[in-house]
Amino acid sequence: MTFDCREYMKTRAQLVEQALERYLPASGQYPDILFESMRYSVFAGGKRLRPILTLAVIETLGGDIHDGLPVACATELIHTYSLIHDDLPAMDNDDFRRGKPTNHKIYGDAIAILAGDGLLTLAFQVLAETKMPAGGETRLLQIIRELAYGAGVYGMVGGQVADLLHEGKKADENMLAFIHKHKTGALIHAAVRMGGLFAGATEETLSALSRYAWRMGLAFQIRDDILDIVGDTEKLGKKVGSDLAHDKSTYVSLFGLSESQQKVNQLTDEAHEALKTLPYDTTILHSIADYLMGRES
Ligand SMILES: CC(C)=CCC/C(C)=C/COP(=O)(O)OP(=O)(O)O
Ligand SMILES: C=C(C)CCOP(=O)(O)OP(=O)(O)O
Repeated sequence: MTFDCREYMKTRAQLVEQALERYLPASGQYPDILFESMRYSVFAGGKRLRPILTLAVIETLGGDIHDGLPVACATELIHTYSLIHDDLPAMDNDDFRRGKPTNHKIYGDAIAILAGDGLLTLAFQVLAETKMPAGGETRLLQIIRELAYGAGVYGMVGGQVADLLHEGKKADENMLAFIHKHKTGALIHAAVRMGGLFAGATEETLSALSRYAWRMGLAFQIRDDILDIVGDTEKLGKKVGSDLAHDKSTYVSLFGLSESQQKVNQLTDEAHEALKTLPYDTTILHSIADYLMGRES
């Protein structure tokens, strides 16, 4: 029987959803607006790609996905914070995300900033409370470092700043690769490696997972640039044409649609190649790469 990637992603997203429900503070406590605003964006309906990747790696390496849920959800909390902040008037000034008005449109800029701060901090709290597999307790520190590195100034935050610095300016291919790898790739890279670390991967396995993840991260953002031109607002849950409106350099603006998709396909082939070096059945990770290459949302 062939592997049904859509079904796999759906069931894993449900697991993630239930776990996030446990980790997010309930509304109905003071200051309620903060918890309501955090929950509003987390439960607005993202794809849950990053936690699914973490769980897929854990499963591939023979680990327990239920125990790994805190590690998986930490990146989703950080990703959601980054979207809230990215949508603010001081950044992309977007008013539609995950099929709903953006956080600041409902709660105002100040609460949106603080809800993002709350999610970022909660991610590390959830991680610090992870019950690691017996004998693997010391790896938790490596997992925490991996997330801090991918989400912070050497990763996502640095990439976002480079992105902002190039609004209205033409970035060349190298700069664009820097922006995409940091802004988007670094958190995807962290999600994959955190799964590996949780499941006790060897250095060799971690380095193959890194090669896979970097390519997936870059391909994911290039596909995002393509969808910003040819995508459907309803399916995407966010307005298309945002890159053009902000005069952002993207792969599409540099190379056109068809060459950009070729680049996505080439990166996906390279991600598949990286998996071949692993001594595991990598069907799930292989299929997720295929699915993302042609995603519509
Ligand atoms: C520290 C911060 C705020 C990081 C934001 C990182 C990020 C990947 C934003 C979305 O990118 P995008 O603007 O290309 O995507 P979208 O089209 O979804 O807005
Ligand atoms: C990094 C980018 C391109 C922002 C959107 O990420 P996703 O496409 O993963 O957004 P959600 O499904 O989580 O909303």
